[in-house]
Amino acid sequence: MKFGIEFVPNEPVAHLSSYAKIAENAGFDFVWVTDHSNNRDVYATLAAISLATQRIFVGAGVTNPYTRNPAVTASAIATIYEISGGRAVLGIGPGDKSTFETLGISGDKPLTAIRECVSVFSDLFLGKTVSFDGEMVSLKGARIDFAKKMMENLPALSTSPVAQVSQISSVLPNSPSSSTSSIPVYVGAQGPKMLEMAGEVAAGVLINASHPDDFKAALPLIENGSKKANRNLKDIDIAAYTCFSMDDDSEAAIKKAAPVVAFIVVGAPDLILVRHGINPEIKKELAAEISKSNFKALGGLVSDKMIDKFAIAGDAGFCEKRMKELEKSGVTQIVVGSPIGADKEKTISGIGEIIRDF
Ligand SMILES: C[C@H](OP(=O)(O)OC[C@@H](O)[C@@H](O)[C@@H](O)Cn1c2nc(=O)[nH]c(=O)c-2cc2ccc(O)cc21)C(=O)N[C@@H](CCC(=O)N[C@@H](CCC(=O)O)C(=O)O)C(=O)O
Repeated sequence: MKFGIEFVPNEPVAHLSSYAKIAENAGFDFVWVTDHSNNRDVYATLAAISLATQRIFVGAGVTNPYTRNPAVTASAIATIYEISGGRAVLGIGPGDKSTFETLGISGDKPLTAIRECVSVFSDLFLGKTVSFDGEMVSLKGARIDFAKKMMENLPALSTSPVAQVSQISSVLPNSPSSSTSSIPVYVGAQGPKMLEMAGEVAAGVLINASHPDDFKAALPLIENGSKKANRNLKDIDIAAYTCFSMDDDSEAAIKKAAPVVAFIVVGAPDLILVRHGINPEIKKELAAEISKSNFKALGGLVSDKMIDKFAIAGDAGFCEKRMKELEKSGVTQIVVGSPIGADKEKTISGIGEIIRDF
């Protein structure tokens, strides 16, 4: 089992760098930084975290195919690859519709957009000249000039004491992009078609879910996709991108998780709510309170059932039990997502105790 941790850059980057160092020392394998235009820039944050750490992988978790041209995204993550000494990974997903509205971006044809982006990344990472005339992506001889030489000379360029270029293959042994000349691409997905496509094209899938039932439903879809590309499910890192809230006082952990669960419920496809026996109608009420920034009211609208289905929230014993259930359901990476805990530094070290027992 691998362990990741998610940081939302809505607090100073210096704080996130220090949390990342604590997570690295606690035994986490990945740091994922979210990408929303209303927060601090994902790549600047990853650069700072790269310089503050030596071993942990650093990744965009997740960017999208609309706010940056794929060649711009490739240049950004290849730069993080260089700064981190070969520890960069790239997560890409359809993006957040509500944030896109503020940018005047429609976010159309997400499956096509992501498939086309992923199809050009590997050649761009190798420094090749790429032309692509797709429905959602158009490149006419794009090239990341520094990529080829950088990949070849990484040990000399690396900022971390030991360039772990081959490190990615130690955690993703079978993924097509675990070679030293590329950067593993993960897809952030929840919907059935996105999950299937991720199985076909990605080194890993980051699934915004915390309950074993969601992975029991997701794995066959991912496997279908992997078969289309003559791959095997074990070639794919199945990451549970959880809403995680741990506290000695379980009630306090649940209270802290409620607003995050409200956002997840509002963004979740109806089929996922129905799977968990939750009436999709509740989305309207929650969305209304969110639009008024009435976050206090959210707690009252978020039921225990929603907390149970969309979060891992409780004391260390409960959290460890739920993480073991996720492992049994076929998850290969558990990402500890927001809110994490009231005292992040103490909670990250506390989760390290659980990781040690896995
Ligand atoms: C688009 C959507 O896909 P989805 O997988 O449910 O996407 C929901 C979220 O995963 C998506 O909003 C992510 O970007 C959210 N997200 C983040 N979103 C962000 O904006 N920033 C983040 O940092 C972020 C992190 C993150 C981490 C993990 C994760 O799983 C998701 C995360 C969907 O509706 N999919 C359906 C339908 C797809 C569809 O639109 N099909 C059409 C169009 C086909 C075409 O595209 O060509 C058709 O079939 O005709 C499906 O998969 O079946």
